[in-house]
Amino acid sequence: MMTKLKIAIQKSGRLSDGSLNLIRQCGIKIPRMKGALKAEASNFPLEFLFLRDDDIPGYVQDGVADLGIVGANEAVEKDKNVDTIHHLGFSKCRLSIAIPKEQAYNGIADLDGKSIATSYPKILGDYLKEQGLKCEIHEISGSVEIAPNIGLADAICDLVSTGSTLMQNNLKEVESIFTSEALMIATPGLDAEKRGIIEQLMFRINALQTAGNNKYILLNAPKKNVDTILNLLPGMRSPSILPLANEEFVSIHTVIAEDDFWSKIEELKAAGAEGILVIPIEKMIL
Ligand SMILES: Nc1ncnc2c1ncn2[C@@H]1O[C@H](COP(=O)(O)OP(=O)(O)OP(=O)(O)O)[C@@H](O)[C@H]1O
Ligand SMILES: O=P(O)(O)OC[C@H]1O[C@H](OP(=O)(O)OP(=O)(O)O)[C@H](O)[C@@H]1O
Ligand SMILES: [Mg+2]
Repeated sequence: MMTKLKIAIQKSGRLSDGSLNLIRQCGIKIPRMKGALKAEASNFPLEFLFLRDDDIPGYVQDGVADLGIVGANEAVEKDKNVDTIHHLGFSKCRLSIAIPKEQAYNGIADLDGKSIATSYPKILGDYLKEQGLKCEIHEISGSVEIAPNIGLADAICDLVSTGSTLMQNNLKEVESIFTSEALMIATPGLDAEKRGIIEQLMFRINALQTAGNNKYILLNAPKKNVDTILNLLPGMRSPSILPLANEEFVSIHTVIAEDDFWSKIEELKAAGAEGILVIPIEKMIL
């Protein structure tokens, strides 16, 4: 029987769409029946287990799943023996300590002796120890932001992204203690065949991520300024330069990091670049 890799992804929640989109953008088809907790890709040796995210590090450690997509917060909190093989760049958030909005805050020492509600007792405990603070940690599994409003704790430590949940609950963020994004984790010591399948999957994921960070750019430039413009555009290898009907101009095509593009745009315009088109790249293999 052909070896298949089992990958654990969150059944439903903040990681689900990103995980499924990533797999689909890799060209892998997931025929998912509503309510089914297992599925098999029809065109790649991959089997999916749809789980609660809290359980994923443990299942990956034990080899129930070979791979898993989970937030760094959960991977570190659960402290299981798994290999982090890739940072996936979605579900970005931070773990922060927050206190009631109206309370004064002059620094971390203000937290000493306070009670803090959280679903992340390990990460918070390690942080408090590092800071030399003694706090009482109340572990709760969800709706953490309600804790100060019902007298359960003085402060909270929970995930923050836009900050709107804190605002709605009359809290303010005072310390950010951990930054998180989705990670691809794997069981340590997988056999060569499974590692081979992971390599194929990672090849596709890398092609997507490289493409996402780069843009294809086309612009028209006065021939006399081509050297100046090429100096501003570090291409993948070398930009293409195509003639135009107007012989005083050429068309330049190249691939450039999106960040570079924004930092160079004014200089490009000053060098006479016009008709600038920036086009997304779907996949990019270097
Ligand atoms: N507001 C957010 N913005 C971005 N990423 C987030 C946000 N909240 C959580 N995450 C990330 O997504 C992961 C899953 O969050 P979610 O709220 O869906 O978890 P959950 O309620 O524990 O789900 P489950 O039912 O699977 O246990 C978190 O561990 C974190 O890595
Ligand atoms: O800063 P924000 O953008 O408001 O996001 C932060 C909120 O998002 C997460 O909860 P989620 O909405 O996933 O609900 P949950 O409590 O059911 O996990 C997290 O636990 C925070 O409560
Ligand atoms: Mg969970």
